[in-house]
Amino acid sequence: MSSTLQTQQTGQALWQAAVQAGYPAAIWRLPNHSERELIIDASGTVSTVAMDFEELPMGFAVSPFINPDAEQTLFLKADFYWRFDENGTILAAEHKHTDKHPALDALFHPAPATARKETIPAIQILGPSGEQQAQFEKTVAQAIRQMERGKFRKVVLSRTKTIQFDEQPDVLMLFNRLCKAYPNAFVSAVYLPERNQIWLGATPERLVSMDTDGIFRTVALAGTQSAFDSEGRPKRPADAPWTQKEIEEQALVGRYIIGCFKKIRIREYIEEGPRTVVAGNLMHLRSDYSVDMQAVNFPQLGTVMLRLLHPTSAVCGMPREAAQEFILQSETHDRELYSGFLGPVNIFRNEGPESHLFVNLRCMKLEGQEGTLYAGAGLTEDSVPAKEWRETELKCDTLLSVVTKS
Ligand SMILES: C=C(O[C@H]1C=CC=C(C(=O)O)[C@@H]1O)C(=O)O
Repeated sequence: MSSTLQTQQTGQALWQAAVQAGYPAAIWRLPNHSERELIIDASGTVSTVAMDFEELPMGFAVSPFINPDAEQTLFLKADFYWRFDENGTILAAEHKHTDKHPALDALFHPAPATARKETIPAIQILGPSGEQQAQFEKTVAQAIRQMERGKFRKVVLSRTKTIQFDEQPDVLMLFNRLCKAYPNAFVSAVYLPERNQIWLGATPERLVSMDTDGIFRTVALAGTQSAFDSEGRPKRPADAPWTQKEIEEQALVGRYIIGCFKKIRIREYIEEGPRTVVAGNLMHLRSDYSVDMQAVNFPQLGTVMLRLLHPTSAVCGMPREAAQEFILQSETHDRELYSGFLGPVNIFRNEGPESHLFVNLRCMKLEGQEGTLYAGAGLTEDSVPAKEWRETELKCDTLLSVVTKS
């Protein structure tokens, strides 16, 4: 990364310029941070890479759900990088290209930014229909029968909800609203020109993180209940009642992570939890795992663990192969990037590079004016089909309530 570029552009104008000129771009805000970060890939195309933190340059990774060994990961290079504070003031800016790069014209002399729309366009909900709900519940019942027969112990079944905006929504405004509504989520918007898609999300689930101190982190997240009581008052996390089904569901995710550590003979991990955490309108059970990579002398731990972990049993199931087979046979939609992973890779903050990958949950795919929301529910033998449907409705609401409220 060469010189430091100071510019008067705002995040809004830069994002708009990148999208108008067809350059891949990603903007994100880490959990419990106020700064926003934005990168633009000046090659104009998103490359497909094998995830290897030791080899990859600074950029932003996006993975589909189906991605064996993380070898088919989409990668946006950080040819241009900015960090902003909450008010849009630039804190840091770097670029790899000389002033002669054609992207510069589009980015720094963009067509005047379209006036900011302060209101969110109205939406219509196009689906799912009652028939799709019945189908989902029927599939839950099938999964329960297969689990009773011992085919697998847990599977995560997902569904979609389609909405139509009356006009093109302002993605940066939706992104900012998500940042405000969900301070402890990883909030991101990713523009993929070849797919003509923007993915917007506010996920509560960290998959793999490595900070400048060389600490590796991951979590086991599962079990869902509303964060509000029947009168709409926020519940106290410490008082949240969990059923045996939910405790078991989360324990399976934790056991899976510990199984991965065992496979690579890592015994020196710290496990904390499970504890109840609030994720917007919902609560989950979460255990945190960390490893000091220097102390165990394992610099490739992030790469190795990512390949073992994805897809975790928080989005796929256990055993993984049987659960994945059931998902691919039973779900009527393609998950695409939902329940894959995404996040910044080797971004220089403070002293050294940091990488933070999250599971792509509570997200929406935007294609023109059409939005597709995705949500899944972890099923065990004790699942009740109607309750699982209700849970996916609540998960869709995390995004829906923010992108529709004016
Ligand atoms: C699969 C999703 O959530 C996962 C993460 C937390 C709790 C979950 C659950 O209770 O089923 C899921 O495993 C989703 O949001 O689409």
